[in-house]
Amino acid sequence: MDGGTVRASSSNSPTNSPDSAPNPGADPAADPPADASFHVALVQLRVDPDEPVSARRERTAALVRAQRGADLVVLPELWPVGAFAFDRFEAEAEPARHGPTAEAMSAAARDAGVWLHAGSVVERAPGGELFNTSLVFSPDGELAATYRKIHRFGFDRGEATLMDAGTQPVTVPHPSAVLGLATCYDLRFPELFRALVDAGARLLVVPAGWPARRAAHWSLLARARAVENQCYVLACGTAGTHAGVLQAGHSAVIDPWGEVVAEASDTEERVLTAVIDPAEVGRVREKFPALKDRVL
Ligand SMILES: O=C(O)CCC(=O)C(=O)O
Repeated sequence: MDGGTVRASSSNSPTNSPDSAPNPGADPAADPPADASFHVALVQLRVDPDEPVSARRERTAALVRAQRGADLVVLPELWPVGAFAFDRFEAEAEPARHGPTAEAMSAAARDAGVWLHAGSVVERAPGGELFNTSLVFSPDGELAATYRKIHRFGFDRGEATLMDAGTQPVTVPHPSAVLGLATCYDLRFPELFRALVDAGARLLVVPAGWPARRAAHWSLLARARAVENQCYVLACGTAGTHAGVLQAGHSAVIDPWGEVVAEASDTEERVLTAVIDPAEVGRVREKFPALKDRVL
């Protein structure tokens, strides 16, 4: 880790899927209190092929433990194995519940007392199929939700041929704001995000392993999803190069007006922190009620 930390602040919440565990918390349908400070920490993790997966788990758990005080910590997509390390998917596949990554992240969330979107793992389902599955833990270490990536990337190769597709949009009733979950390539499919908004999402959380060669799309699409849905977008990418694919980095926190609240300026490992206000979502939707003009 290069020690770089970008800080910023801003003035500026469906049901879980059948795969999802229930979680405790305040009424997710209620408006958040006005001017609530919500501290987010996006860990733009380096996924180095020379680092053993077990060592990366330990290192990542330590990074999560260091975020005590955050309201939500976010990790990137498929960080244990690497989003493009297709030849490792079978060997590193693990159960979503009680697998090695789930156990390590549950303990880290509990120790830090934070809500943790632990990015995604290669899930081996009870029937043997593989899914790209995100895990969300509550501060007591309970698995609060899982989300199986709906849009698989790779066209006729890679993830698209090795993994099965999820079918259920998932939201998570964090006590301060409903989270809407999406993963990497999902960012290109606005209809998923509309479904999340219809289910009450105010913070759209997007872990990714996005390639640097399409970094411009990453930044553009993240802002577009924020503007059109009048939501915060927390877009957490990966650092470094794995399986020969240089990562885009440039993790970002974007407000419901589309302004970039905080952004990693590069593709190095770093923790991007920001203070946001979930009530800003309601204010933007009231002042500029474009969502009410939907016809379809
Ligand atoms: O859509 C893209 O350009 C990248 C998507 C991707 O890398 C992924 O979903 O793993």
